[in-house]
Amino acid sequence: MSVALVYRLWRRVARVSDSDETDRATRGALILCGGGSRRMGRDKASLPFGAETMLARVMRLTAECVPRERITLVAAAEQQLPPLPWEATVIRDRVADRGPLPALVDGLASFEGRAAAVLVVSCDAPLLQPRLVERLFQLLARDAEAAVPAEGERLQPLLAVYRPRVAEALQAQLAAGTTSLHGALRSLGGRIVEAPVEQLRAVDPELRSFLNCNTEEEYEAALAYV
Ligand SMILES: Nc1nc2c(ncn2[C@@H]2O[C@H](COP(=O)(O)OP(=O)(O)OP(=O)(O)O)[C@@H](O)[C@H]2O)c(=O)[nH]1
Repeated sequence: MSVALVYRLWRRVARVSDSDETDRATRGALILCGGGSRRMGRDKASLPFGAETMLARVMRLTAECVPRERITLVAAAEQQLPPLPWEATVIRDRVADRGPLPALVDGLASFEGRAAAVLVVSCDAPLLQPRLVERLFQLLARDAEAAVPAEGERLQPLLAVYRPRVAEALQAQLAAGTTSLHGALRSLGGRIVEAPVEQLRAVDPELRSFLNCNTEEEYEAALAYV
């Protein structure tokens, strides 16, 4: 039996589909960390989480699925980042306080021609589960623009996998006056693979990946898992 045949059989047994899999080396990641942290009242990226900061923890967990040199941080122009566990690329927002959509557009554009698929994650999701991230990469079909968790009509665009090329369509939405990331994504229609969160329980039973620490209470609750 040839090596190629054994590999194909292994992929079938492991349920890795030819059209869905994105090889690890061609992946990228964006960690958005430039928000105002108004509900928290202090910079979320710098909050301690166990022995790390929240940002360092999200970087470490992301690096379980994406080569660390391909993890980019998207920060506000003047934001003071905490000490990083390794020297990462940092993109700075060109305009202040415009929310995650422009940050996502600039971040994705930076990967055009360099990555097949890019994970987007918030710095305030310290319970991110690498198995769930792997599943999202697998769900991204070759002709799709993004694989986005969905709870009914509600999308979770800040824990999702995108094609870098989608930056262009999202930029057009921005130019047309759309400010909501959710609205911009909906404009892509059927080119999004929606991943029902209930199905994602298979890889993250309590859906901890989606627990964002926006308030002190949410932060305290997340710390209980450390
Ligand atoms: N680079 C960048 N990231 C952003 C921006 N706005 C939000 N984010 C990030 O997107 C993620 C989700 O942000 P939110 O929790 O909705 O907003 P936030 O500004 O962090 O917090 P609030 O001020 O309490 O709404 C977080 O990781 C933020 O750091 C922005 O303007 N630029």
